[in-house]
Amino acid sequence: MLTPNVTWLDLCLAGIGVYLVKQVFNKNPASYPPGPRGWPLIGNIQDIPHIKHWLTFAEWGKKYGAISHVEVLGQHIIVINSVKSAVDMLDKKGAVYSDRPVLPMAGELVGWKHILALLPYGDRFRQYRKNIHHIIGNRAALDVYHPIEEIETRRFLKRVFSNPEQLQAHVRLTAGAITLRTSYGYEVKENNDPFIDLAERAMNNFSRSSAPGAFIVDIVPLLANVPEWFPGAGFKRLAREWRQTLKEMVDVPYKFVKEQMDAGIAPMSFTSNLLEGRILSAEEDHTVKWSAASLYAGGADSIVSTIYSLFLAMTLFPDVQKKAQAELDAVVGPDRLPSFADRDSLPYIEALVKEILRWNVVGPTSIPHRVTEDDIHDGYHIPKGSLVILNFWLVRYFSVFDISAKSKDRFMLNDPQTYANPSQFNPERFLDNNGKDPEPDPRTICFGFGRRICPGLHLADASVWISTAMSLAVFDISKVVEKDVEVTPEVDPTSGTISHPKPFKCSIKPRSAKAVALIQQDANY
Ligand code: HEM
Repeated sequence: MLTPNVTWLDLCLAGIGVYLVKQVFNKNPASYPPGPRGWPLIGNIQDIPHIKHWLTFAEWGKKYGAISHVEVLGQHIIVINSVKSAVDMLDKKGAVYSDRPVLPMAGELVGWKHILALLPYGDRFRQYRKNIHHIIGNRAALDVYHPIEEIETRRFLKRVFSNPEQLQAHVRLTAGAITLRTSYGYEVKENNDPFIDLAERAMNNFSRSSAPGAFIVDIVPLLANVPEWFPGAGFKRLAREWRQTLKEMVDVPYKFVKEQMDAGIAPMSFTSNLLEGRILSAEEDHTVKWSAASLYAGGADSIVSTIYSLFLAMTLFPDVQKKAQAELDAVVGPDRLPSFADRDSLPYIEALVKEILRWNVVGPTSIPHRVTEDDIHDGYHIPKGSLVILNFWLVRYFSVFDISAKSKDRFMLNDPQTYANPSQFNPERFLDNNGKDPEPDPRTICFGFGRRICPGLHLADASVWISTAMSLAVFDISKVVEKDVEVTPEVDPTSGTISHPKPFKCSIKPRSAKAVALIQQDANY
């Protein structure tokens, strides 16, 4: 997932003026999936929401069914509200449904199209995915990175302990630290880390370069060819500057790993693993370098959103926190911190992690896929070039692992037919309760489907788990009291590709003197 503030839908809408003519002259007789009625020429431009898209898309789902269609200035947009349709289209017809939209300014001119999340579908895409899958593609492969996650999470505890008011900054630094250390074996500095700084600058530039309507070249892509000196071509100079920052974000840590390897002191990492004992062609060098950078670009902000929402949930739901702590006390005890070795013995913590991922939908409308061939799906015409948007927030549940069962027409992440009282925060829904089956695991959905499924899902899952277990082992999280009044944080997730809880206040205190001692232990221990 790429940018915190900008929705992919907005981005894509920004560059579609060129389709106006097509709208008038190229009527296709086949029927599109149902959707709100549009106007001549402009289509459904007025129906497209600018905030909390997922709510409007869910309404379309209820009204029009699993697949709905709108057309904006000639751009076809398909919204999927059903897991069955997501699997049937994105997974089973993956060869046709796995491309990404073209972003003239951010992708083409600045160069973000080399990052996996924007990379066009093809051989290079497959090579990146192969690299990532090889190193962090399953739980077992990730075992070797567990010590890194544990050490970085211990450092997080220390930071929160010494300065709890800066929780959000600590979450951000820790997510960056885990991603940079996994990708490059690089250990971040506590303050003003140059790699974090570079990556944040590049990511900010990405947000700016991909902001909807910010650059004329997104509306008229042909302008990409004008020279820099051309009147009105300031965007080209900006693109050159931002391209340089992106290049540094990708090159500097890569060079760091190579130098460490030459000196024989490189710690194990995604990059050192891929480079070890190999002489790379220029193409291989490109794919290793950019797949490593794709991990930071794709992962850091998603982890931030999830861990920050853990603290929000614990502030709001003290009973859940108490149950989690009771389990930790019983299984781990007060004399050590939990580790990954405890994972199988902590079912409530496992259920809590699932509930966090369900309750805080990190990428409510995911990253659009682009259709590369005309398709007929469920009798509907899906034209080549359509953007496919998955509404994770409310998806009709039709489990990938349960395809033949009669649960076909149930709902998911926020739907009462799949999750009892979906707005209620209740980890117990995932436990075996009095013979009642646990509710479906949200991890089978929230990371996406098909060939673009999140390749960092196991790393994400591990990071969220260890942060949850360690934080609750040592901290009590509660509402702050201001002027004798408890302040209840609002649950109002931001709109954007990555949705974050709005900044909130909470009180974070060590649970006991023993907890303080555990926090203060050497983080490398
Ligand atoms: C809770 C955390 C996370 C969630 C919920 C999440 C979810 C997603 C989703 C929904 C997608 C889009 C899938 C699609 O296009 O169909 C995605 C893509 C991606 N994610 Fe994650 N993600 C998380 C963490 C991570 C982490 C930790 C990493 C890397 C270490 C990562 C790397 C990526 C990359 C590189 C892509 C682009 C894949 C492609 O276009 O082929 N994500 N993620």
